[in-house]
Amino acid sequence: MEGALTARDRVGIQDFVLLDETTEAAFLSNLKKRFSKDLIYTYIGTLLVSVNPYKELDIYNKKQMEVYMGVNFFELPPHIYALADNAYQTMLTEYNNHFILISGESGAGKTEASKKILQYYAVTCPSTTLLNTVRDKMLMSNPVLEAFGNAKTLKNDNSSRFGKYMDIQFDSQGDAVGGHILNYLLEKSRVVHQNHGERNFHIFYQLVEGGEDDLLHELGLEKDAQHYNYLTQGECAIVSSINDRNDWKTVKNALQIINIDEINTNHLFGIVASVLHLGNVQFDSDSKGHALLNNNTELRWVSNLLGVDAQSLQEGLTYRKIEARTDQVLSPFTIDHAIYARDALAKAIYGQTFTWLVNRINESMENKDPSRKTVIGLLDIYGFEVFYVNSFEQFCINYCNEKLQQLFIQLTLKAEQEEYEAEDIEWEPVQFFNNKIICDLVEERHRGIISILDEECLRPGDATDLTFLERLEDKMGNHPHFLICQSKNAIVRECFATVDPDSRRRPETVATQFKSSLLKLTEILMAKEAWYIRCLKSNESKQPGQFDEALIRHQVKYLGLMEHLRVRRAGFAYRRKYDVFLKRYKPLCPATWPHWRGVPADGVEVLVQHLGYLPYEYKMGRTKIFIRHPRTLYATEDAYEKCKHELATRLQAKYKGYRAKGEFRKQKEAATKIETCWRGVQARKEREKRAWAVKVIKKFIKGYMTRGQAKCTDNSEYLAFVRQNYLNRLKNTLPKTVLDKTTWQSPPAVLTETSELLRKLHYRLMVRKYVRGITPQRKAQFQLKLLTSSIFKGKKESYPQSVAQPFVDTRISISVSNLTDSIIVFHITCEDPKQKGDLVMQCDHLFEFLTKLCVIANKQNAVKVVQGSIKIEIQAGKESAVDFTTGQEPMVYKAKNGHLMVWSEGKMHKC
Ligand SMILES: Nc1ncnc2c1ncn2[C@@H]1O[C@H](COP(=O)(O)OP(=O)(O)OP(=O)(O)O)[C@@H](O)[C@H]1O
Repeated sequence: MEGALTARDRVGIQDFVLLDETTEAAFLSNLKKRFSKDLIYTYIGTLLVSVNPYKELDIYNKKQMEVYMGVNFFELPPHIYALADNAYQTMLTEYNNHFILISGESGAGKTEASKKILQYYAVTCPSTTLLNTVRDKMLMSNPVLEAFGNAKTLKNDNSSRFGKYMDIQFDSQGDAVGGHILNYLLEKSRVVHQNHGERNFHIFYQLVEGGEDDLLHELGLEKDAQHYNYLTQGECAIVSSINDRNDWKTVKNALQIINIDEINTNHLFGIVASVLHLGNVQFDSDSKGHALLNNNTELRWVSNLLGVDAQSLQEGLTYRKIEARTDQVLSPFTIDHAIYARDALAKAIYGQTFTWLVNRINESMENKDPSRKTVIGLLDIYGFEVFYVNSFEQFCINYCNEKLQQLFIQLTLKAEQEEYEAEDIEWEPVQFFNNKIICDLVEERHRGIISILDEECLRPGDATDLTFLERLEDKMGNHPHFLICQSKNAIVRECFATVDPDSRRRPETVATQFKSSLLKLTEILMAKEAWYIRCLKSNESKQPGQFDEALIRHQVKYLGLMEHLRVRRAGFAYRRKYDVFLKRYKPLCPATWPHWRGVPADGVEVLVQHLGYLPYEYKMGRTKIFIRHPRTLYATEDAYEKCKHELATRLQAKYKGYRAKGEFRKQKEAATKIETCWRGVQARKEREKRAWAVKVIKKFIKGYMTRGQAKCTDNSEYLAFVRQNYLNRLKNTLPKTVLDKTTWQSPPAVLTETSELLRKLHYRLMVRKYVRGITPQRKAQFQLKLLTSSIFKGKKESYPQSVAQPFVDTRISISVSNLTDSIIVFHITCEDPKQKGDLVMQCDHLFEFLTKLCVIANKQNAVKVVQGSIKIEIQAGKESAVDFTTGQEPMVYKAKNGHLMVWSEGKMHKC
């Protein structure tokens, strides 16, 4: 594994544990080699060493974050994301709390590191709209806190002037659901005084430089930092590396996101402005040297902005109120005292406002869901500070660092050695400097610096820096680590400044408060699993690419990195309780899977034998197994991952089968249910249909029975049915010809009359149609027939048979000769051979007869006048002729050829 790691990161060694030698020179050389190639992160085991590059590196983008998500710690080059991810993953798998301690001196990169971790969680943790709001609030708390709590110092243009511990709360899914911030000791003295080259807190400059004209007008401020005493002492109000105007916009937006409403925002800026006005309050003195404050504009602004009575404010700044039993005596201040009171008020106002702000941020990030959360705490605490002149703040800051170093020693070095001893593990003890002695020097009850300070504050009489120093020298002058003699401290002044005016009891001194809060912090941290980031400052001049070896060596030393490395190398990289180890890795050995029935230690022994651990790679302690190198553990972890996948596949298959079965069962049940339902529906329908049918039939029967009655409710439907039915039948069987008198459907009784009407209508219609379709010839025929009828109907018996016989024009024609005879031949067409044929008759009034005949028949061409002979038919198909001739006397006779001979001028004969 180490080989692979070295190959992966070709510049230097990415984990100091893998260095060939553990000298300081080798350590620094490796650090420098990597720094020169912008590899600012290196591990000591799981501790991350970071060197401030003082330039933007392209290693903090989303892509990089994704690369580190869920990847084993040593799988990729060292990165702050790897540590953040590992803490997160461990929290999820072990369901416990963690904290990441980021330490290093001012300007080493702690705040940047904590921001990077927060951003990593913001991007990589699962999110929802709701969670995004929480996430935004967490991210946006930074610019607000930085504006009010950070300032430009000589060491860092954006130095945190307060300690910050932030808990990020996660639910069991790993979603970031809330947060909480604890703040420690804001450097309030900066409000009223800044060293040369330093600035007040950023917010003052942001407001003056970036504030909108209206707002500045309302607050009575000038748009010029030089106008304010509190902003100009460092003589660097404007700094090229800081863009106050842009930062102003960011802060205003951030205030909105963390739910600070407009009213509170206005109050907040009013307070910031009031501090600036306070700084400009100047005092006169009377003849006795007492401070005077008459009709001061700045004071009026302060009273206005803070909403306090101007008179009381004026009294508070120029008089001390002494309470003696029942009386109150006002003792006037000298100018110095008045200035001190003014500054104390400014610091107190600002300090309280900062605490208020942190509380608001906490309210906005609070997660109200009571279910259990795990947390990852981020501790970004000010680093060691040593100035030429060190004040109370430096004392507290350095005490805090000593305390955290103590915690680090306890949790790593000392605990490590003690654990080996407790577990009976052979190893070579590593010498380290235990700074407990320094912590005791500061905090020990009755004997420590803080206790002496408290006593000094309570002692009657005037307490001054000098009297305190005398006490200290008296009590601990011989202590090997008494370090404080150079301090022109503001401790006493600071303590008295916090006296609560309404309380007769003296409050705890700030130092004691700070000590208590540090003890609480230590308790919070002790209950969690620790991860460390040690930030190193690469150079004092904030230059990119500069590796100041002496400066870095110094930091490596006081941060105890070499000792940590030696402990890591001498010791074992990993240890776990037998039962925990066995529980995790038991699937890797058939003898331990799925259950090991014996003692866990024996199970672990069997397991590691099966895995082929070599004797020097591990040690069995009393309750834990100790594994020397990370590679052994990672090989095991890799095997576990593989096996887990196989197991997962098997489980998945089983689960899928189970799910499929379940699904099938469900479907079957559903099908049965649907079927039952469907059947029910069908049966119901069937029942309804039958009920309906019964009703209909009943109605039908009733209707049938009452069909003869007048229409009533009982028979109305039946009658309608009958009517409908009859009309339908009738429609389909209507007579097709007028002559068809038989086909008409006989109607039900109720429709007799209707039927008759319809019948008549129908026949009339047919007749009309028939008449319209009749030809003129046929019409003439009918007229003839009509005539025949009028003549013969009822008179002549054979008439009816004649009706069907159509009259034809060709059946009768008349012929006469051209001679003088009076013979008329009627040609009559006849098919019956038994019937007589044409009629030959003699008529004396031939002309009259035939003419009248023609008139009657309206046929003038009906008579043919023939010469010689007229052909006749004696019978059907039997022809003969009438031959005409002239003779002396008219005669008619049958000639020998069978023809009828007619001589003109003779007597007429009947044939
Ligand atoms: N990882 C980094 N990449 C680039 N620049 C960085 C990085 N870390 C720190 N810096 C630079 O160093 C400056 C100081 O860093 P930072 O404010 O984090 O220091 P600090 O340790 O928190 O100091 P203090 O204790 O004074 O608050 C930053 O403003 C930034 O310019």
